[in-house]
Amino acid sequence: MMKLRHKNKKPGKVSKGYKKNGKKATSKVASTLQFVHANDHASREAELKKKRIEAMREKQQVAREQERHRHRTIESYCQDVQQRQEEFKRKEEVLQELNMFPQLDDEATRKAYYKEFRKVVEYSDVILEVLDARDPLGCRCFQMEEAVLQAEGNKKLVLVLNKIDLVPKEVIEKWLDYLQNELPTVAFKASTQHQVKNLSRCSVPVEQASESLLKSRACFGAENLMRVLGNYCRLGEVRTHIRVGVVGLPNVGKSSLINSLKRSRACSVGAVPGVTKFMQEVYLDKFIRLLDAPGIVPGPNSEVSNYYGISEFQTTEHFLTAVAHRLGKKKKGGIYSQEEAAKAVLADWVSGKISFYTLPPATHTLPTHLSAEIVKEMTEVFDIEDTEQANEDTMECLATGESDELLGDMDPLEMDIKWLHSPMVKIADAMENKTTVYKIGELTGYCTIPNRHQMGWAKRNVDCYPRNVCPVDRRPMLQRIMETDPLQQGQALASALKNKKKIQKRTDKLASKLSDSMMSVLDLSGNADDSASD
Ligand SMILES: Nc1nc2c(ncn2[C@@H]2O[C@H](COP(=O)(O)OP(=O)(O)OP(=O)(O)O)[C@@H](O)[C@H]2O)c(=O)[nH]1
Repeated sequence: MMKLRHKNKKPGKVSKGYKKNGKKATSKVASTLQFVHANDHASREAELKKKRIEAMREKQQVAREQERHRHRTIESYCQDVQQRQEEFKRKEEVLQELNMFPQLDDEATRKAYYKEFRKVVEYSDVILEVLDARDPLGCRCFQMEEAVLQAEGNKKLVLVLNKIDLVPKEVIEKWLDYLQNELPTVAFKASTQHQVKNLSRCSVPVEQASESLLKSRACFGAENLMRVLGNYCRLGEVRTHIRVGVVGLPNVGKSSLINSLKRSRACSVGAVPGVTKFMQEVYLDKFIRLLDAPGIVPGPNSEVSNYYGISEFQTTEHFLTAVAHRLGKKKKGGIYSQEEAAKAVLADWVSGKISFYTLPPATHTLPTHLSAEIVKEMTEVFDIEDTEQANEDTMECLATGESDELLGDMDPLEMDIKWLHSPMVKIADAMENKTTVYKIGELTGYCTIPNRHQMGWAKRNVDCYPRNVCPVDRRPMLQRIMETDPLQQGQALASALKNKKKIQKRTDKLASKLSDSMMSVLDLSGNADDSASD
């Protein structure tokens, strides 16, 4: 053995730590072997234990599955599978539709939109689908309508034909005829004013408003829409509180519509798609709450080439390069920027500069998701015959231009609240805000810096200078308040009271200013007399 052990080693040399007689070395090797052996054993044990646990878990899972199957009938199983399949299909369809829109190319945004949309549908009793009057079918979303009709709670759908100021009257009429075959439809023009409060609303029905009047920044059709919603609130014996979801593609004017109904800037508005990102709730009055939803983004329209004077192009990219060339939109290095051109085209489309609209199809067929029964029910609950009449009246006025006389060339902001203003207030305004020039008899107020909220109005008045303000009695009239929609009477009274207080305050201020100036004039003359006598 010793011979063997030393066979491969140089004679006289031993490994480090080993004594020449080999005693200590032998015992150390033995303990090391024992240690390795124990380690091997422990790891094998652990491995076996792990395997046993895994096998046990698998067995438990199989047993649980078997138990579940035992309790589940074939019918319920099939139902469950079908339900899951339908849900999946619905989600796929909505996502596919959203896929068409370039701005929503990232999955997270699409999912976030879908989630917000489901929330709006879930919480609402009535859904207003806002359509751009220039291309109502192009921005109608059947999947969305289907989802609303399938949702629990017998939700109601109303179409709002917005931006009617951008389309000829005859075309709006045709669209109203067409859409009303399916769902209650209200013609609307949202306020496009920029101020924060007191957004003007014209009470002239849309059908009676002349095209030039519609071009003003005031809102049209709000009363009709409020009446339709009010009819729904009053449907039962007790007047109910309702939540109204406002949905539609981006930039169709959802937020503008809400602001116009609220008459203040409750939601952000912008000519860039995707301004609204999350659901937002706005209290309209005691009975109605509005829910603003984010929209989805349509691709640019190739029909706009005439507007830019581009005669021929092969692809969208060629078109955009030609637009960039026309508009002088260049990137660094002098390359024409397609992105900038695309933004400009979209901005022109949204702001209504591109003249484009579609006509309704000659014949009408009900889409698959709407049955004759649904059409009848929707028509009945909103008392649609009245709405049709109101739409017709608006169109009538639009054609005759009657309302121009009614409103004169006043600023939209002033139109609706003119009866609350007095000439004294205007002079006080002028002196206080330095906005415009007023002349009443011998009195003239000269103003230079326009107030932010009165910019447009002031400009008009300055253009007409010198302008005489007639002393018309425009105190708040109870009769007028009583004639407004009952839903609005509370607000009208509150605002009348507020305005009365404001008028009083301003009149007092003006009176004290006038008396001050008179005193100083008297003072001056007194001094002059004094100096003369000196
Ligand atoms: N001419 C005209 N412009 C309108 C009308 N309604 C809205 N607009 C304009 O259309 C643009 C988009 O309006 P928004 O109210 O922001 O549209 P939105 O649907 O809320 O848009 P997102 O928040 O992006 O979904 C704004 O520039 C509005 O001033 C309208 O009736 N007539």
